[in-house]
Amino acid sequence: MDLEQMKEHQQYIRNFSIVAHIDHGKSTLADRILELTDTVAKRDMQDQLLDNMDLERERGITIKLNAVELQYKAEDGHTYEFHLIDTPGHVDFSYEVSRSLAACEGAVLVVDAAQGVEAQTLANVYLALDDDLEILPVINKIDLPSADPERVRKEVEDVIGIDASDAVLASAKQGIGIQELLEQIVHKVPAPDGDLTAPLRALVFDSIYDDYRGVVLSVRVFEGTVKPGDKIKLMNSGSEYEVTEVGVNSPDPIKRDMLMAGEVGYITASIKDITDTRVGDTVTGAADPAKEALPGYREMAPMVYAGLYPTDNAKYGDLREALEKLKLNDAALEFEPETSQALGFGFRAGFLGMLHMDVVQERLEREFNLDLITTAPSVTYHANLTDGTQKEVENPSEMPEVSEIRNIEEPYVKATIMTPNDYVGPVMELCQRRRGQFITMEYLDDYRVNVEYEMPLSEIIFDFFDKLKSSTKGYASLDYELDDYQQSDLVKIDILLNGDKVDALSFISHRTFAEKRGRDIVTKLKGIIPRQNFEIPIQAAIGAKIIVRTNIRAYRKDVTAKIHTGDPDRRAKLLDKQRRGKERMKSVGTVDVPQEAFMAVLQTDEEDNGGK
Ligand SMILES: Nc1nc2c(ncn2[C@@H]2O[C@H](COP(=O)(O)OP(=O)(O)OP(=O)(O)O)[C@@H](O)[C@H]2O)c(=O)[nH]1
Repeated sequence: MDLEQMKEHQQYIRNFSIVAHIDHGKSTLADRILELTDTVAKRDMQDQLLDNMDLERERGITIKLNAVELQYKAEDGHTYEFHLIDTPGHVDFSYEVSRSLAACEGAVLVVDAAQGVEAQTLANVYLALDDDLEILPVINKIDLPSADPERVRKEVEDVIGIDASDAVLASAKQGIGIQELLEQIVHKVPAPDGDLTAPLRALVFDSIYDDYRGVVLSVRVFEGTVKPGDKIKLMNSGSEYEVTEVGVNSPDPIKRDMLMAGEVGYITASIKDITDTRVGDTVTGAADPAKEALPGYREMAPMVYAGLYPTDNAKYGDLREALEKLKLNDAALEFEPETSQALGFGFRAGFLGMLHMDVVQERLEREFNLDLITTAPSVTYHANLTDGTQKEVENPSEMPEVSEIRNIEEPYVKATIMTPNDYVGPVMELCQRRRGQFITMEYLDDYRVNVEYEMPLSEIIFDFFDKLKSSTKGYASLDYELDDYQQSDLVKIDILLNGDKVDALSFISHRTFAEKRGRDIVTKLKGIIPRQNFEIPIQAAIGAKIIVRTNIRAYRKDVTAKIHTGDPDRRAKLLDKQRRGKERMKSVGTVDVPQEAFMAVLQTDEEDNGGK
């Protein structure tokens, strides 16, 4: 292609993302688009094709963004090159959304015709507006009997403040409105206009590690071109490589002769050192480097920290390697080595939320074949000490002694909750129980309310979302952002097994709930920790003061003893189950502690939280 041809080609490129609140139908819409553009043959089509991680299929959610190229023959007779970037909707993964958006000129905003605008609809739209993207609203699921597209259209205008008069009315499920949307993308999303002759500047928005090809960088080229044989430089790390391959995913990788300004695709360059590549970095030419890097991404600060330990201590090195590889593909993951008296050598890892933590743990176990023990997650506390210094505490067991502490501060968030009018009462009650401070409330229309609270992050991050859903029949939606640190009356509670403090079980609680939580947890542990052939005292303590104690009586139960049928199959199965359960245990001193025990501190019994 000569320069004129490239300029011409650029006019027919459209880069867009699909954003939505969770479950409003992004992935289904993406499937229909792939089908209609014949990107995937019908026989190869499976639901949620872009959700290619097993975990995503099983859970029916999108975790990782995915970029595909597709060809669309428009009504004007031209064939357009679309780059579609799918994004996740869960609040834990909003950083993935902002990364996709930085690679695009337009965003398709999917809103459920029955549910209307939800908390993450708003959060995602704001991200898109920050990036000056053209927003194309799509009102999806119009096939549902409860759909009310006109109400939702009005809501999009009133609540978000964007013009929705042309919003596409669609049913991704039934394939309605897809063609109309593709035409809008052609006409409304601007073509990219990067300088084709300038030095290369490409934004790395994702990367994965492939055993054969090394690191595969997903990039959006903003200026210049890149082709195999070119010497490139990663501007942040300064390291240089020779490009071995460039291409696009459609959705399988297809090699190209080059990628040019405006295009989204991948670059491989036999990059083996994964620490060299960072999502958000700029790729430039080694011989003729750009003067300035592209704006990277906002670094995501983890919200919660938890310990990750291999059940088999010999696997510590494998766990480190797995975490490094995973981090390539998950920029928000942070980790550093940690030792626990109870659990041995492991890592303290930072996550964006509980779902993120779950996903990381499952990916480590599945993709890297590791068996892990995770400790209960904790937020980062600030302990102001009597000597005038401040200590950041990511691990409750590292909270200094009471005598050294002047006060403790904890992170607060501003929580935005959207709910139908009928549930305002239960929502406010829930927020108050979780130590929330009411900020404001606004009626969005005749049906729905937007409520804002200031709340401790520790109260919101664990099971608040589930509780919110169950107290509003699933109708409320939530978004939150970190606000500031505030002083709280907090105490550290230690758990002692057989007289020994188990550092991995320590947790921080508001003083009002301390005794009750201590009791709950001790009771729970009593049910979880298997009996042994000696009695095990379990205690909860604040400092040197024991606040609760109980005993696990001696005697180990044989689960197969009760099986009279002598069915060998069933007996074998149970023994197998027992064996596998045991693998997930850690011997702490002389006591076997199963994985569940480390999570027990998370499950608080709401209703009895002292009514506060
Ligand atoms: N009735 C109806 N259901 C739909 C339509 N579009 C999607 N759904 C259903 O809504 C659910 C959620 O759809 P997804 O496409 O997975 O939603 P998503 O927004 O991609 O969700 P995440 O990937 O988890 O963020 C699925 O059960 C779909 O089958 C539609 O047009 N009509």
